[in-house]
Amino acid sequence: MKIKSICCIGAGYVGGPTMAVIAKNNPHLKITIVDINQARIDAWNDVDVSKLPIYEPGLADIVKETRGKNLFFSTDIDAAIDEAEMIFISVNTPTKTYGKGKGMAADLKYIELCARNIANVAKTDKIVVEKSTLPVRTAEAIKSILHNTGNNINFHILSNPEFLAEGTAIEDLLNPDRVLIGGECEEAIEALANIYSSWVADDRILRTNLWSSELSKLTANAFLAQRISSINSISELCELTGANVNEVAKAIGMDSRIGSKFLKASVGFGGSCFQKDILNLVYIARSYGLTEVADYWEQVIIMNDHQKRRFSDRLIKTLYNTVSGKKIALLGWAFKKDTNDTRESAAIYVADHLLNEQANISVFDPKVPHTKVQTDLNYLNTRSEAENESGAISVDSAYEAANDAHAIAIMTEWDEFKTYDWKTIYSKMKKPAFIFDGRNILDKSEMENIGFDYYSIGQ
Ligand SMILES: NC(=O)C1=CN([C@@H]2O[C@H](COP(=O)(O)OP(=O)(O)OC[C@H]3O[C@@H](n4cnc5c(N)ncnc54)[C@H](O)[C@@H]3O)[C@@H](O)[C@H]2O)C=CC1
Ligand SMILES: O=C(O)[C@H]1O[C@H](OP(=O)(O)OP(=O)(O)OC[C@H]2O[C@@H](n3ccc(=O)[nH]c3=O)[C@H](O)[C@@H]2O)[C@H](O)[C@@H](O)[C@@H]1O
Repeated sequence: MKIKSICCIGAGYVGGPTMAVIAKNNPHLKITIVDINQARIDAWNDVDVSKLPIYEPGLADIVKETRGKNLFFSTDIDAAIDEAEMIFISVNTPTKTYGKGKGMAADLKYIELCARNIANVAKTDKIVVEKSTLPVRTAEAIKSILHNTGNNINFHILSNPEFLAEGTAIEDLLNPDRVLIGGECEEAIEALANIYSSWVADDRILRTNLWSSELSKLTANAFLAQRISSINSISELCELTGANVNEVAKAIGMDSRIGSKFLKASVGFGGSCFQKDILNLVYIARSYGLTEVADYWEQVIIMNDHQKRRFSDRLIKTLYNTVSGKKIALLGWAFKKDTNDTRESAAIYVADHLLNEQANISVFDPKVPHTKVQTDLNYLNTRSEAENESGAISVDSAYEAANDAHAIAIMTEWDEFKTYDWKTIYSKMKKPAFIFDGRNILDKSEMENIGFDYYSIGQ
């Protein structure tokens, strides 16, 4: 089966970049990305590609190359479903904020809406691809909705989880470690494999059953996050014993069985997925009665929360046990460098702790819009919007943020932070001038020579 027309529901961080790369490598395919969010679709269609809703290195060039030729963005969801032979579901699957499983389970209401929409609109057979990250056995629910609502149409469900990381999405999509396709119908699996094979070697396209594919995605994120919590746990021990976490990470990472990646101690991992996917894994394990399994993975989250809290506590303690009325500059608000995404960023939680202690927060991030700082703090519901507004501001440069600040906290590992004129920054700050480097990106002795009181993670 050779697919000619694809629809992707959800024009987000996954749908946008993934479909752009598929379009680039399959000029014969017509791809329409649809979304209920008109503003987002308008931004994807903006002639000025610097206004795309997502910042990812390399993305704008690919969109420029393919948009209007074989890649289209639209809010006409029904028309795109009707036309497509293959439909990717790439909508958000956040943690539930209500009812059973609140705070743990994945909220599948958007997935279900997509399935019902497909069932209502489809007049011809469709391959439905789960691109979103989903709890194991979700395909069963999708299948049931499609088969019971559709008008005798054949639906084949595939699981094709996405492993891209933000900030390197295009690179990850162009050179994936593997592409995973789970399914029951060989013809459908091969139809999807065929699309990827235009740029991915066949030995990197893995075929499994549906449930292995769904569970592999949650497991991959759990393992990755576990490594960060593991090294972060050791960072605390380093701070008390004179060991240096960078040296420990290097020493263990050179063991080829352990490997060197994902061992950077930090203020804690953020991003929309690690926490949500592990909570979901924990919830699934508990729902099968697997208490020990659930407790084991929950510890990864507990450790991460501890690391964020520990960072702000240390800052407060070092500033003579009070930050009340003191200006603290936060450099970085995104959850990692090279993205404008702030979801679950450690910076939000650190700012929240500091605001509880009546600090005045001044944030600078090279890619995050000013308004996002308020939106993110308001979302936590810790205090009134007016209080957030008076306690935290977002400014245009690191130099402005540092002006008259008692301390700088580095929250994101943006490369430009390393190239700043730190002597000038020092001269603008209150003395003693403190740096809390939540990403270990600055050189300790260089900072101390300038005059800073420099604190990093695990040293
Ligand atoms: N962000 C990432 O780096 C990665 C995310 N994932 C997974 O991919 C999925 C999507 O994540 P993101 O792209 O980050 O989310 P996102 O929030 O950026 O995008 C999802 C989009 O779906 C749209 N949407 C929701 N319901 C809809 C409906 N019924 N019809 C049409 N559009 C609808 C929303 O308006 C939104 O624009 C999630 O399950 C996530 O866990 C997987 C790998 C990487
Ligand atoms: O399912 C997803 O959403 C994606 O989640 C992560 O990707 P992402 O969250 O975009 O970014 P990562 O590079 O994994 O970083 C996550 C967080 O961990 C932090 N991190 C990462 C690595 C490290 O060594 N130390 C560390 O603190 C980062 O700063 C960031 O806050 C996974 O890496 C992707 O494979 C996966 O597809």
